[in-house]
Order: sequence, then structure tokens, then C-alpha cells
Amino acid sequence: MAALNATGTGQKIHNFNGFETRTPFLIGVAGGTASGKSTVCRKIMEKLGQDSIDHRQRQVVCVSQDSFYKELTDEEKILANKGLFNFDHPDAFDNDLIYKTLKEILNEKVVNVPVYDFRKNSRKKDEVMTIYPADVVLLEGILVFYFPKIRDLFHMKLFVDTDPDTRLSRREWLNAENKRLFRRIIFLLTKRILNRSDMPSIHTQLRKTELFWAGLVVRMPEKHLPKCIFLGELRTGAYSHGGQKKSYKDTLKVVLKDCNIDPNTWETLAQNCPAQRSAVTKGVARYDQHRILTAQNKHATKKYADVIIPRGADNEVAIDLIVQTIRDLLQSHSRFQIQGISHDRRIARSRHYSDSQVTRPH
Ligand SMILES: Nc1ncnc2c1ncn2[C@@H]1O[C@H](COP(=O)(O)OP(=O)(O)O)[C@@H](O)[C@H]1O
Ligand SMILES: O=c1ccn([C@@H]2O[C@H](COP(=O)(O)O)[C@@H](O)[C@H]2O)c(=O)[nH]1
Repeated sequence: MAALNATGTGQKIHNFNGFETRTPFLIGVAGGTASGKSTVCRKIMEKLGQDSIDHRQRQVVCVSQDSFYKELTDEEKILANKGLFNFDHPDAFDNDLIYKTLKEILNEKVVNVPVYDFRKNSRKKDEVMTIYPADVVLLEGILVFYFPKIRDLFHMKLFVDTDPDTRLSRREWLNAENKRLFRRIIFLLTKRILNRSDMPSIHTQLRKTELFWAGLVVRMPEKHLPKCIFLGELRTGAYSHGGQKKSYKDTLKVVLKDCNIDPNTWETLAQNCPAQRSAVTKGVARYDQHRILTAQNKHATKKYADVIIPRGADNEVAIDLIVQTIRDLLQSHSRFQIQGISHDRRIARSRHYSDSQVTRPH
């Protein structure tokens, strides 16, 4: 539990589970998609009465790892539109920015984090979320414990553990208009089925089909329509009518690289059907192996948690325990306390305030 030491300078130092730290106290909240991470964080904020406080005055703030999704390149956007981009891979996030932001938060700086637009798979232009210095900062996300450098910054690590079928059932079936939710439904569903039947992932199968088809096109006689359309474009890097630049060439290049096949020698390789088949089979197997290892590593981040919350937001007992721990941390500061007790800190922190924020933390 948290203990507090007063230093000679009057500065307060927490001693929590062997860590010595000044505020802010950083809490990581990991768990699978739709496990209830945001809901757990929202409940914590509500129970601490923080949701009703102006965001510049809050002692507890919550940030989502989703804000740090990387900007996709044009090629990646094409893959994403085809459902071929893996948003659950650790590299899908701007991990350098996550680290830099957490370090700034730990140094009590005002930080601006990007606002991610799931519909466009990109950051919103001219919009940021300003995080003001707080005593406790929660960062929730599917992969917040993946990279040791980031993981080691947390003073406390929570894992929201909700079984995959419940997560799947939570998807909003009626909201099929919403592309993001729809993609997640398909993703979770196929993942469950493929895992159960021990088949390669949908990402792997799509790559295999795409490469076999691309090889077939290379071997077609020159005048065949698919060859004119696809490889004409592939050779010259032409614009497709009304479409995006070099779409076929670029997506094929990404898929080839994923499968460790050199895009520069691909056409020569594809002329030799058995050689191409063997290279694709090997490349796809390698890709699937890499994908499985990444998924295992990702899943294994649960082992780094200090507290595992089974049933997510339904687990009131676990949430109350966490809330009480945060309350203890906050109340151990003589200058400011939560819920109804005076906030000298508002004055003490007024130098940090700025009017630059556009949106507010949830
Ligand atoms: N305990 C729960 N019971 C019912 N629905 C829940 C529960 N926890 C979360 N949900 C719902 O499931 C969906 C995903 O929850 P969310 O907290 O956004 O998950 P995550 O942040 O892990 O993706 C949301 O629509 C949310 O309202
Ligand atoms: O552009 C995107 C970015 C991410 N996703 C998916 O969203 C979830 C994020 O996890 P949560 O736990 O729900 O916050 C993840 O499964 C990504 O695959 C997306 O669909 N589109």
C-alpha cells in the first residue's frame, strides 16, 4: 500500500510497492479490446467524483492509448480499407510519442495528445487533447504493457480480464453503419473461429490468396484484361481511374514485404510457378508465425499486471479497492483532498493553466 515520506523541502514522496515516486502516480490499464478498460476507468473517475470537475482542475485524469495510433501511410490506408492492416500490432502505435508523453506527465508538464479518428484511420487535424498536471494519471489501452520502456513507467498496473465471448457479444450489432465496430466484430469473430480450428489468421489467408492471384496475373498472356489492368499499373505506377495512386503496386509491395519476398524480383519469381508457390507458402508461414508470436506476447502482458480485474466493470469490489487506493494516495497530500474538501492545489497549480485545450480527457 501507499506510504508517504516528507522530505526536507516539504516535497511529498510516495512509497508504493517498493517504488519511490513523486506525484503524478501513473496507472496502466491493459486488457483486450472491448474488455471494459474505458468503462473501468470511467467508473473510477465517477467514484472519485472527478468526472464532474473541470478538466483543468482534476486530480485524476485518464488517457487512452488509442490517441497514439500512428498516422497511416497511403499504402497502409489502402490495406486498412481492405481490412488487411493489423491495428492490434504493437507497432501500430506511436510508442515513442507514448513514452515522451508519459515522461512529460511525470514531470508535471501540460501535454497535448493527438485525437484519433477511427473512421479515417488518422489523427484529427487541428485537434488535440490537453492533459493538465494531475496527481494520478490512468493510461488505458490494449498494449500499454507491451514495451518494457513504457511498462516500467507505471507505478501500478491493472489488467481488465473479460472473456473473449463476452467481449464479442458486446459489439453493437445494430450499428453496422459504423465501420470500426463492424471491423472489430468480424475481427473478433474470425479470430475466435480460426483459433478454435487451429487455422491461420484471416490476415494470413488474405495475404496468401493475394500473392497466388498476383502470381497468376504475372503469368497471364500480355493481352489478358487482368494483366493489362493490374500489371500495367504495377509496371508504370499509374493512377487508377478516380482511385488512389499506385494502389495495386503499393499494397502488393507491402504484402510481399510482410512475407519476406523481394518486390524487385517478384515478377521474375512469379514466372516460375513452382518456385513462386514455394516462396509464397514459406513466406506466408513465416508471416503467420510472426503474427502468432506477436499475439502471444501481447496476450502475455497480463503477467505484468499487479492487479487483475476479472469481469471488468462488473467487478465492483475490485474497482472499489482501486478507488480506495487512489483515495489514500490523494488524501495523503495535506494540501489537497478529494470530494468536497478544500482544494488549495487549484491555486498552487494555477501557473500551469492555459487556454489552449480543444477537447477534454474522458
Ligand atoms: N460490465 C459491462 N457490462 C455490459 N457492457 C459493458 C461492460 N463493460 C463494458 N461494456 C460495454 O462494452 C463496450 C466496450 O467497453 P469499453 O469499456 O469501451 O471497452 P474497451 O475500452 O476495453 O475497448 C462498450 O459499449 C461498453 O459500454
Ligand atoms: O483505425 C483503427 C484503429 C484501431 N482499431 C481497433 O480498435 C481497437 C482498439 O482497442 P480498444 O480496446 O477498443 O480501445 C483495436 O481492437 C483495433 O483493432 C480499428 O478498428 N481502427
